[in-house]
Amino acid sequence: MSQKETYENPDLKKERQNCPFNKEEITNLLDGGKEKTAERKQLENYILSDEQLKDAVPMEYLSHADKYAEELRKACLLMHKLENSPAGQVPTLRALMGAGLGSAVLKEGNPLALHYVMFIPALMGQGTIDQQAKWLAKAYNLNIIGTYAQTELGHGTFLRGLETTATYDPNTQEFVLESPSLTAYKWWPGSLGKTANYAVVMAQLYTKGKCEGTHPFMVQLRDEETHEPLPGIVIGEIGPKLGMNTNDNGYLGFEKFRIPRDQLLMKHSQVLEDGTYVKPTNSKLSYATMVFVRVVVCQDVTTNLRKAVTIATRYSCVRRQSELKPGDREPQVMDYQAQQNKLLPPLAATFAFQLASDHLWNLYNTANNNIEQGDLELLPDLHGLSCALKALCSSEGANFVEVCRQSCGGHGYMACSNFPRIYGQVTAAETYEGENTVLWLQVARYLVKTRKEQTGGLSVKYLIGEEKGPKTVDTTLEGIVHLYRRTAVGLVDVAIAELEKSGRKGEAPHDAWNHAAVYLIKAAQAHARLFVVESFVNSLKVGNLSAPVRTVLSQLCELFIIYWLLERSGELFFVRQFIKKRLVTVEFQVRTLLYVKLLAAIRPQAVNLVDSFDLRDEILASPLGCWDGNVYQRLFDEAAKSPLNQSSVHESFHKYLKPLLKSNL
Ligand SMILES: CCCCCCCCCC/C=C\CCCCCCCCCC(=O)SCCNC(=O)CCNC(=O)[C@H](O)C(C)(C)COP(=O)(O)OP(=O)(O)OC[C@H]1O[C@@H](n2cnc3c(N)ncnc32)[C@H](O)[C@@H]1OP(=O)(O)O
Ligand SMILES: Cc1cc2nc3c(=O)[nH]c(=O)nc-3n(C[C@H](O)[C@H](O)[C@H](O)COP(=O)(O)OP(=O)(O)OC[C@H]3O[C@@H](n4cnc5c(N)ncnc54)[C@H](O)[C@@H]3O)c2cc1C
Repeated sequence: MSQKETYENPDLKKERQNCPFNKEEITNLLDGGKEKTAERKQLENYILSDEQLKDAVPMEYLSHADKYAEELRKACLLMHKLENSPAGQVPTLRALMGAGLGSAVLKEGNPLALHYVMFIPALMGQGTIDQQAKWLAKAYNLNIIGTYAQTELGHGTFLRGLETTATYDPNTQEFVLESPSLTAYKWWPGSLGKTANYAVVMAQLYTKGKCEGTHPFMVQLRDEETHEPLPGIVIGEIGPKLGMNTNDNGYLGFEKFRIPRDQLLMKHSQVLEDGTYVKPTNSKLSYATMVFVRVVVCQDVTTNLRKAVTIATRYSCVRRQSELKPGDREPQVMDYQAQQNKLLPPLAATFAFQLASDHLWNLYNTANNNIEQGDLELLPDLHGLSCALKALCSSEGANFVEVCRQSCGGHGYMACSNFPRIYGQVTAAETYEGENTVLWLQVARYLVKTRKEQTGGLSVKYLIGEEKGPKTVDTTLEGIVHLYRRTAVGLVDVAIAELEKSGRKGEAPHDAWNHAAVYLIKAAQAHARLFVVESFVNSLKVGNLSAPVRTVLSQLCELFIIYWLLERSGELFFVRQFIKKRLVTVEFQVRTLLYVKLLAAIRPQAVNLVDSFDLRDEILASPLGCWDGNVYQRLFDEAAKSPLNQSSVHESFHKYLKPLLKSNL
């Protein structure tokens, strides 16, 4: 491990003895190879050893403005450090933008995140070669800092309803940007509040008197020297949020603000000098930046979940409470089956989500290369899968993080436990980049279409034709995956039946869709879960795993897929043959038995497994999760940092409390 201290909590020490597998093998697997692990470690040493990047006081004690200033200072310093980074600039950027290393330094949120996560990707995906030549180098060199301004006060989900207009004026060959109402103001873009001086702005394009829909425009917002808003730009920060408070989310209004014609990003559609509009091959290509972010969000959530699980698991092996056997020493809380039931499913989920996210990342790269060549065939599958996994990883991830917090009892509620920040970041992903319910309905649309038209991409092939496979209880992993598949098919069929029933009653398709939403969402969720479990099971079939690592990963895989099955057991009722043959009850009993056995089998390896994540203490940033398990001393050390503990009597006593005590009320 990266840091061995002189002290090691005896319980953790015991947990780590006789580990049956090589932890480093799992670390390498998660990093993507031995070299990548070495690279990561080198980078962590480089960044985390810099004294100037350490917090003088915990961020919680700073004001909103001071937090922003402090995180911006460190973000800028980090960018300077990129130049000499041992790992190279792009891998360093990726590591810094991701949830691990980046958030170890920028705990409250990265004011430059949107520049890298959306502004640069939008330029690359939406700009022509000439536009990229003009802006990309400046963006990479941080001569300009950008964000992605799409959401408005009145509309985030329904992009066709955006109100900001960009009207082409052929006389001056300019677009005139306008916010025609209060609800047209951009509201939410990260980095917009105080940091960015440019933005890719999504606005309704009007030319020759006709609206051609939302399009991306490159817009300068602030003076490059003074940082003052340009005339015609109304801009500010939206205030404190549940988390990510130094991402300086902002608002933005346009008052007849003019930009040159060539600042419409014209890779997919153009406006010619005379105002003639040239359509894109697919109108949804302007949504491509969101697809990219949905893919990376799955990875980000997984890294955050790994942190939460590591903190909770180590703490649960240090914490002793209550009585298991009367008269015996208080047990480690991890020895309660109830605690294992809380923590081992999220532990398994970190592997499941990582493998599925890797799969999605590969699909993204292939589809994106094809799109660059003009081949859009993979786009619907990519859209469907990125929506499905973004919604699944963020919603399950947020629930799991909350369970991890609860598993730490009272100490999990401390700000210093780091759970509030981790939760703030993961739950944000349930909303941003497409609110999850809305994304589930997008997935359902794709599933229904595939099932009805009997044609679709690789991820939905199982919906084409009749399903094959055992129709009885089959306790192999393949058997359980088949059960997931049949449930997913069954739910799509039920949703379609609902839609058709409403149709027969004379309902219009949009009403029928709204009235089938509960079924549609269930179908989409079952589809996403099927993809995740299939990815997990299939990845164990291939690869060069040692026998001990394969054993423990197989146990985790089995635990995870049974866990979900039991959680969603009600959905088995949608598989008609199961009801007829009364197999639901049998399924439930057999699986519960197996699940409980797996909890006991994995329990002894819980600490070794989280150790394999190789998350440094600085990254976990929690006294509860440190490698040495010195929990109580570290909690005291954190409390000592409270400003209220810097004097024995606070000045407010004399001002308020003493007069009250003396007032004889
Ligand atoms: C070197 C650089 C390294 C950098 C490394 C970066 C590493 C990063 C790691 C860190 C990661 C994260 C850190 C976190 C930081 C914070 C980031 C916060 C970012 C948040 C930003 C935002 O939130 S931006 C705003 C996002 N907004 C949304 O997502 C809006 C959601 N709404 C929509 O997407 C759409 O409006 C809708 C899809 C819901 C509906 O659109 P519409 O009404 O137009 O469509 P229809 O429903 O009618 O469907 C029509 C058909 O179109 C198809 N469709 C829809 N969308 C798409 C798409 N995107 N692609 C392809 N096809 C699409 C749909 O399927 C329909 O098809 P048919 O059925 O065939 O007709
Ligand atoms: C932390 C954070 C960072 C963000 N960063 C950015 C950014 O950088 N740039 C940017 O442009 N935006 C950003 N956003 C905005 C974000 O993308 C939107 O908030 C998100 O897309 C949801 O849209 P909304 O707020 O309009 O929600 P709404 O659509 O108003 O959702 C409200 C409710 O209505 C439901 N609903 C809406 N439509 C439907 C439907 N068709 N069917 C069923 N139910 C529906 C939703 O499920 C939800 O329950 C950010 C948001 C957050 C929280």
